[in-house]
Amino acid sequence: MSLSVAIEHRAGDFRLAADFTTQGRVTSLFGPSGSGKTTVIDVIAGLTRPLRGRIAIDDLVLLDTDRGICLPPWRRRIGYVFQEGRLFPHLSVRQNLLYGRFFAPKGEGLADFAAIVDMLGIGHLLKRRPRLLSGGEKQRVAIGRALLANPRLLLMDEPLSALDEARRQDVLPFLARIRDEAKVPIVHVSHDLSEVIALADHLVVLDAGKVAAAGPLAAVMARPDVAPLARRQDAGAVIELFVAGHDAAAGMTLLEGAIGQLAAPLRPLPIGAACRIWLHARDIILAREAPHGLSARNILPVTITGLLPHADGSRDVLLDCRGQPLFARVTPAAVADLGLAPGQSIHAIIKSVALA
Ligand SMILES: Nc1ncnc2c1ncn2[C@@H]1O[C@H](COP(=O)(O)OP(=O)(O)OP(=O)(O)O)[C@@H](O)[C@H]1O
Repeated sequence: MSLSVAIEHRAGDFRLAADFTTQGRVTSLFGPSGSGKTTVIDVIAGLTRPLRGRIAIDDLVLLDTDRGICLPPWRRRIGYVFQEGRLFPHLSVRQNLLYGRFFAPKGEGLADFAAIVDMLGIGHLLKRRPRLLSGGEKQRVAIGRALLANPRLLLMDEPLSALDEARRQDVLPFLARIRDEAKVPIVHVSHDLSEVIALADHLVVLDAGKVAAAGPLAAVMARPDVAPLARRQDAGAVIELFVAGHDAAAGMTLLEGAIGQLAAPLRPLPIGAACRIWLHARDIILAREAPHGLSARNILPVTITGLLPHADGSRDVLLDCRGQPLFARVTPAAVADLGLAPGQSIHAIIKSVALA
């Protein structure tokens, strides 16, 4: 699936001019509060009509203001999961789910009720009313209802934001299952970078109503012009690795990727499994000489590519490790003591707890 969006809109003083294309299985719209994320997905869903623009899924044009095309929401076949479930309180979970199926197009084969219920782990809840569900269960039912309508695209607006941290961790694996098992592309809104990194393969970064960057997740996160936006929350780099082996005696799982080998705390993952690590700037220590008396593991030769001041007075050191960008946060005193400067070769020491 290819989704192309080029829209202009105005709401009060807010101006939106967003233009991006994505082929991602999960595309995250990420950006600070008020940057326009919800407005963009409301326009894609057909809930908000923009001043002008064009939206297409593959060859199907949903909106083209130049040609006077604007499909109503029910003809777009787009599922929408809101922040807080929005289930029908007077219907059971089963009835809420079947309500979704009511909107599935006739003659295309129905979405598999049992498979979706199983995928979301809600089989034991089917007879209950929504008021007897936890927040995380409500969100899973809302997602099931959206999937049962057989959508060509699933939109999710901060689906975990109404949940506490423990419930978020409960629901996140179900979202990952949908990504991996349901054949429905997802556009997902979040201002939580850890959620984005867990789910997305494509990223659209919005800032003040404009697209600051768009493309594959790791590539977008590595862009120096995007780093300051992410840095409002947390600086770091996305690293794609795979499980190369386990050293049970040392309590380690060995991960390998373009940057070399890293040793993480032992995890029961199959050899060859892909994994993605979000390496925080604060979890990297810089040293001019390769340190003695430390295990050689997790010490990477890197080159400094830039130094960026951070709002709290510290510096983010931009690093390159065999083409993989990394960030390390250091104090101004450390910059002076180590004589850090662009072009310098140096060692990055990764704390192994950072790889847990
Ligand atoms: N109907 C409206 N009238 C006036 N301003 C509006 C209207 N709808 C949205 N806005 C403004 O448009 C901007 C973008 O809102 P939007 O909800 O799209 O942002 P967001 O990135 O989803 O934010 P958040 O992360 O806080 O949900 C905000 O400044 C908001 O106040």
